[in-house]
Amino acid sequence: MSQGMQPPIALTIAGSDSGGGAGIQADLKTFAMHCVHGACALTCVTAQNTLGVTRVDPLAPAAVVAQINAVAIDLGIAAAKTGMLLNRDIISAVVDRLSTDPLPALVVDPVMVSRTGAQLIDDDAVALMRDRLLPLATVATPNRYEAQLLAGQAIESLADLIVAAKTIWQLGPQAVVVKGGGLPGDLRGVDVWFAGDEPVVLRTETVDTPHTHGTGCSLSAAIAANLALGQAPLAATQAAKTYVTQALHHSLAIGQGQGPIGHFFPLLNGWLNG
Ligand SMILES: Nc1ncnc2c1ncn2[C@@H]1O[C@H](COP(=O)(O)OP(=O)(O)OP(=O)(O)O)[C@@H](O)[C@H]1O
Ligand SMILES: Cc1ncc(COP(=O)(O)O)c(N)n1
Repeated sequence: MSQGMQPPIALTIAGSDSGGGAGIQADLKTFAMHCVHGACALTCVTAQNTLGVTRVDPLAPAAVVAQINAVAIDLGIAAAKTGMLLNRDIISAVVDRLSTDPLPALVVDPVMVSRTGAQLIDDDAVALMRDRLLPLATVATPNRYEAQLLAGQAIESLADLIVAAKTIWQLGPQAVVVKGGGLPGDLRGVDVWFAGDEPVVLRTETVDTPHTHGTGCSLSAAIAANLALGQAPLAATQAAKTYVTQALHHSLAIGQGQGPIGHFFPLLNGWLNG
């Protein structure tokens, strides 16, 4: 971006991860690395580190909506993403807000189960997420476990990813990417895109690292950033996948558990190091 040009603005509606690896923290880093100005509407505060989540405190639904409104009326949002929405009341308030006055592009990361197995949503909120939020999505990005819940099937193979993507697309999003990070072996780097036409297999190399915390949040944030920059949804998703693969190659071996992916890679050989 040349000097004087203003960046597009992307909004994340998500939870805080005190460890800085996922949630709002991953989203804002991802936006910044795309030269997109990041705004945020916080939904909840998790006490979390590389070992897992120990406590979650929700914000009042009205506080979440007030943050969205504050950004929307002043800054102008080019694209948004939703992450951890936690409970029925917050999902319902966000859906009402986004249905009344839609944003130009919306990535729905239906955060329900993290790859560490932590449940990140109340049981009775899953149906609301499926029935009311997913249909608003330009792109929806369930992981293996979320896709199993949404599609009502087991996912063990590439063929299963394709069937699940088609089933979830029937729920109403314009496009769906089922992420294969939770699958074993070489399928870890394989996602399936479906937008009603031919399914597209998105394949990058599998990065062999235990430090994968934040991949899902960062993928959906990078898709939102690329949409804000004007890319079409499939191109935005392909570029986002490349971003996450690079960040996995530079992941951080910090903490005692699953460290976060590294967002600094675009800077490593740039001006910071001369
Ligand atoms: N080891 C890996 N090598 C290459 N790509 C990977 C690997 N793990 C995950 N990915 C990619 O990262 C993105 C996020 O997928 P993943 O299934 O990990 O989401 P998630 O479960 O929501 O993330 P998280 O682990 O943060 O909860 C996808 O594009 C997936 O293909
Ligand atoms: C606050 C928060 N939001 C989302 C996730 C899941 O993130 P991911 O799927 O990237 O591990 C998380 N662990 N914490």
